[in-house]
Amino acid sequence: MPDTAPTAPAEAEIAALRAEIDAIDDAMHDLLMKRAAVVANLAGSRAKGNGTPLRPGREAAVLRRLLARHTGPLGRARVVRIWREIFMASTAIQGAFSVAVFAPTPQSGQARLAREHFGPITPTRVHPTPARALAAMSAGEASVAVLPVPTEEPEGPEGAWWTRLDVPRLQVVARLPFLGDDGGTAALVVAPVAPDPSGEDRSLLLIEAEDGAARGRIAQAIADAGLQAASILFERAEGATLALADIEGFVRQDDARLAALPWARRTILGAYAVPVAGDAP
Ligand SMILES: C=C(O[C@@H]1C=C(C(=O)O)C=C[C@H]1O)C(=O)O
Repeated sequence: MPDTAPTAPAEAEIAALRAEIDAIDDAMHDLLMKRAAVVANLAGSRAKGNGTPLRPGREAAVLRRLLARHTGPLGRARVVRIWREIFMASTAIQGAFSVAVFAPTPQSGQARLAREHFGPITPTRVHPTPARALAAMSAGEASVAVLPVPTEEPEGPEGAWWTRLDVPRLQVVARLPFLGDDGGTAALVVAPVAPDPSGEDRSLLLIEAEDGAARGRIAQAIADAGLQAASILFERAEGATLALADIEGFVRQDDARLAALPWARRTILGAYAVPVAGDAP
């Protein structure tokens, strides 16, 4: 085909579509300003009380609702990205918000996950140990801490941060990423606030059993109590065996099922919205 200049009809077609896009942008901008005004009313009412305005359960419920009704060529991951920015803009309207993330380097997966979830404008500081990230939050320098998902072989002596979490003052409130699996990198968000239910959640239960307690016995006791553990990890502590169970559902510390466990030290460390599947590859 000869390399000719675009014909007038093609230009007219582009101009018409761009006019349509401009009108949609104005309508979307109007709605964003209206949404921000509603959030400002929410903040002004003080109904949410003091502390961080972040409600990860509510955010997850909003995203699940939108993804369930989503159709068309716009990717699901894009929808989540757009709403993550909206959520963080709303959070900023309600008060100062910043993030302390434990990551070996600012380029590491943990730091990227935190930036993707809380947005590039949210002040985010990288700390060299989980304890330092938690201390920054406790000192009021950060609103939340982003820490590695517990494993049986944590990196470094401070890796098992979950064995020393100061609950109920601090609790796990979210798991990252919310959409997709990000090549296996995952993190938990800890905040000085209780988690809020999203409608589909998992809770973290820490059991302090006697030294040498059999793993099978702990798993059986959890099942006998009527709790469904998706996974349990174990850690040897001085004079005790620690078990961290990922329990189906939103379980509170006063849940009657916990009373059926034969160990006095059984602590809910928090809960998080179950992540949703990403876009098909
Ligand atoms: C507006 C709220 O505060 C925050 C912002 C949200 C939003 O923009 O929809 C949702 C939950 C909170 O993280 C709220 O609690 O509803």
